[in-house]
Amino acid sequence: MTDSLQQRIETALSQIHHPRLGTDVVRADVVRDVATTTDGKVRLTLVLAAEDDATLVRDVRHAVEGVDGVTNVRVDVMDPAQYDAARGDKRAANLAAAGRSAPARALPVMDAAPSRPATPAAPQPVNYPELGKIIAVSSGKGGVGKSTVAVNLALALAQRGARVGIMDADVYGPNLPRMLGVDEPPPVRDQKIQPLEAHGLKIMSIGFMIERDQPAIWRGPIVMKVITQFLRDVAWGQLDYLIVDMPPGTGDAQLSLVQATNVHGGVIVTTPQQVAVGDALRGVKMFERVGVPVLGIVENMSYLENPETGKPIAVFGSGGGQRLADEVGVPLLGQVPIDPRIVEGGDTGRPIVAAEPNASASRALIAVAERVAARVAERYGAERAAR
Ligand SMILES: Nc1ncnc2c1ncn2[C@@H]1O[C@H](COP(=O)(O)OP(=O)(O)OP(=O)(O)O)[C@@H](O)[C@H]1O
Repeated sequence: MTDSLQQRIETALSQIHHPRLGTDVVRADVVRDVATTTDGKVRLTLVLAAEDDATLVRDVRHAVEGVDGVTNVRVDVMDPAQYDAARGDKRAANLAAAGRSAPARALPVMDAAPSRPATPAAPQPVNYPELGKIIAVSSGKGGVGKSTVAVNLALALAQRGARVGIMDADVYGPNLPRMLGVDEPPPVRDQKIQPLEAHGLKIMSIGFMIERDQPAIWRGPIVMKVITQFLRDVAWGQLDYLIVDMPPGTGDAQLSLVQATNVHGGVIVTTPQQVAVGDALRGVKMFERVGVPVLGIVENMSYLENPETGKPIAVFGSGGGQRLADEVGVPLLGQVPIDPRIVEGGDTGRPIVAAEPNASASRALIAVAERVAARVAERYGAERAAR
C-alpha cells in the first residue's frame, strides 16, 4: 500500500516541470525524503535554490494532494546548503535529541536571509479593534475555490454597506491581485502601508510585495512577520470586516496565522469531492483546535445548471456539504454552482458578484455573505449600529 502510494506520488510529481533545471522535479532530484503513512499522510522536502520560483512549492503540494489516497501533505522547503547541513550534521541531530538547541527546521522562506533557529514560538494573539470582525476563509485542500469565495464574500458584504478589507495570506499562490485586478506596490505614507482599493474593498496581498516570477522562497518566520505587518502596519481605517484568504491546508503555518490575532470566525470552503475524503472536516477541526468559531461551510462547484431547464445537475454527487455541516454541527452557508464566468472573472479582475450579480453563482455567494453577517451578528452584535 505504502509502496504504491509512493509510486503514485512519484508519477504525479513527474508531471511538474522544473523551469531552471529543464526537467521534471523527480529527475531534477529536488523532491527528497518522501515519507508516507498508511492513512495517507505525506511529508516531503523540496530543495529549492534562491533563484527558483516559489510557485514550485504550490505545484508540488497540489500534485501530491491530488494523488488518490493522500489525506494530508506537508512540504518542508530547504535550500541546498540547508538540506546538506540538516542531513549531514550528526552533531546537530545529537544535540537536538538531547533536547538542546535543535537544528533549524527549514520552512518555506522568502529572500536569502540567513536561516533562523527553529520554528518561532506561537505568537500571542493581538486584538485590532479597528479591523472589525476578522473572518478567515480556509480549505482543507488547494484549488477548491477558497480565494473565489473569499473575494466574492468580501464584495457581497461591501455591497450590503459594510466597510470591508481583504487580505491575502496565501503565500504560495497569492491570487487576490489577479482576481481583483490590482497589482502595484502599495504606497507608504506616514510609515503606514496604504492598502490598494478596488470594487469598494481595501486590499492587501503578499502578491503586491513580490514581483511576479521573482525568485521567492518563503520562510515561516518571515511569513508570520508579513501577516503581523499586514494586521498592524496597514492603514485599513475603520473596518467592519477583514476577510483573510488563508493558505490552503491545515498545518502549523495555518494555525500560527490564526493565532496572530483573535479571529472571529472561520469559513470552510469545500467541493463535494473533498467532503468525501474528509479534507473539509480537517479544516473544521483546525479552527476548533485554536478556538476559532466555525461560521459554516460553503460547498463550491456543487452542481452545473442545465442550460435549458436551469435545473441543477449534480456532477460530483450531492448532499455532501449538508451532511458534513450536520456532522460537525455548523450551518451549510451555501452551495455555489460551477460557472465558467467565475474563471473568466477571476482572470480579468471582475469577480462574478460584481460583474454578473444576477447569475445563480452570484446569488449563492450573496446569500453566503448574508448568512455570514447574520452569524457574526448573532455572536458579536450587529456590524455597525448605524447600518
Ligand atoms: N464555482 C466555480 N465555478 C467554476 N470555476 C470555479 C468556481 N470556483 C472556483 N473556480 C475556479 O477554480 C480555480 C481555483 O479557484 P481558487 O483560486 O478560488 O481556489 P483556491 O482554493 O483559492 O486555490 P489555491 O489553492 O490555488 O489558493 C480558479 O480558476 C477559479 O476561477
